[in-house]
Order: sequence, then structure tokens, then C-alpha cells
Amino acid sequence: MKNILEEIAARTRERIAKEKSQVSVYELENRIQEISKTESQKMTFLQALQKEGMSYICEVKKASPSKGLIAPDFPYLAIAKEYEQAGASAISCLTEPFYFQGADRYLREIAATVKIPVLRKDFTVDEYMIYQAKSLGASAVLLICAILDDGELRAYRQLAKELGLDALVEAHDEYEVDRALNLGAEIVGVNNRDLRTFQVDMNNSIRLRKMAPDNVVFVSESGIRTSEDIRLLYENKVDAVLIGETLMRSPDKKAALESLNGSPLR
Ligand SMILES: O=C(O)c1ccccc1NCC(=O)[C@H](O)[C@H](O)COP(=O)(O)O
Repeated sequence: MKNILEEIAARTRERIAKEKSQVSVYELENRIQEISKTESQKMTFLQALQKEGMSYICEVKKASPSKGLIAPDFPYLAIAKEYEQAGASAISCLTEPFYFQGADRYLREIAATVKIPVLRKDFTVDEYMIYQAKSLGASAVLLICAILDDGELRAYRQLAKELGLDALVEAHDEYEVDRALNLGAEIVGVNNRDLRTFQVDMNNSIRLRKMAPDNVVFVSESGIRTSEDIRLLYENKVDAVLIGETLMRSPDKKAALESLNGSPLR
């Protein structure tokens, strides 16, 4: 039986095959040229996560397979602006439509509005999606070791670089962190959520942090809820956290981030 990640990846392959037949890479390249004429100079995703102290990647997410509908009311642009005003280092925007109720237009509008970099949070399974990410105004893409072989990881990271995008390379265990590091990933994310059981274990990122050299930006993803979680991760040299549900469920994002951080973010 397929696990949820394989299921999402398969569905994404079908979705992208359809989108490819509607908009060619050539058209995406033209869009990229158009937006690059008007693009304001943003800090890169990597630079944004290299600042002193804990960096916060705040997620704009309507739903997820583990939690179902998280935000029935979903003013995505207002949420992104609130994150930026609260001192987020970057935004993660879900564009996957079937399991997360995301949309490309959320990313396009958010990236055009905020000055901080935006990660396209999707299940990259084709080079085409990297052209799409750039054409939508993203600063970074997600590359998940569990659904890509080494050749694909290398090729996608290279293409992302050529297009001026950073890559968050996501791993779940020792073997995948090793693969990410062999690839030369500058940003490695470890998911605390076991995608077979949906159980969250913060110790996963704490344990795997030790494998990566200090100059690799290390991101802890999923299930982060309290200032104690943040303190523990920071003490264990985690550079950044990716937080979705906790912030999406908070009516006051600024207060929620302040409370997680133990002080205002800046
Ligand atoms: O969250 C899920 O249910 C999920 C299932 C299958 C693949 C990925 C999944 N989550 C994606 C994420 O990486 C999270 O949205 C992100 O790390 C934030 O997590 P959280 O703070 O727990 O919302």
C-alpha cells in the first residue's frame, strides 16, 4: 500500500502532466522574464534564514491530510501580511490543491505583496514545477528526499539555482539527511511528523541536527506548538522552524509568534 507521500506525489505527477499540456515551459520562461523586469530586490530565502537567532518560516495553509480543514475562513493575503509584520523571516505557501487546498494564485499574490521571501510548498516531482515556482514569484522550492532519487535531487537543485531559487531539501531520517548533505544542500529541513502515523516527535530534528555541519541552515518542520519547543530546538542548534497549524489556528499571529519566541521577533 502506498504511504500518503507516495499518494500525493502520484497525484501531483498527474496534475502537472495536465498543467504542462496547458502552459508550456516556453510560456513560463516568458512569464519569468516579465516578472524579473518588475521584481523588487528581495533577500534570498537562504539569507533570510541565516540571521542571528531563531528564524521563523510561517506557513499559509488551509488544510492538511493529518488535520483536515484547518482554516475554513482563509484570508491568505491578510495572513501573509500579518506574518511579515510580526517579523517572520519567510513564508511557506502551500500550492498543492487536492490534499492541502492550496493554489498557485495564493503564492503569486503573496509573493507580489510581501517583501520577505516565499517558499513554494508543494511536492516537486518535475522540473516544470520549478519553472512554475519562479514564474509565480517564489524564492525557494521544496525538494523532498523521500519522493526523489539522487539524480532528480541533483537536477532539480541545479535548475533551481540557475533560476535564482533556493532549495529546502527535506529529510526524515539519517539516510535522507546523508543524501541531502551529499548533494551539498545549504538548507536541510527535517520533518518531525512521521507520515505513516502522523505522530510528531521533535527529537527527530534534534537528533538529526548533529549530522549536519554548522554552516548548513537546519530547519525543524511540523508539530511545533510551544515556546518550550522553540527553546529546545534553539539550544540544539536548529536555525529555523517551519510552523503551520499553530499559527493558522491563532487569531492573533503577532501575539502567537511573540509567545513562541518569548519576545517580539524584532
Ligand atoms: O501535515 C500533513 O498532514 C502532511 C501530510 C503529508 C505530507 C506533508 C504534510 N505536511 C506538510 C508539512 O510539511 C507541514 O505543513 C509543515 O511542516 C508545517 O507543519 P505544522 O506546523 O504541523 O502544521
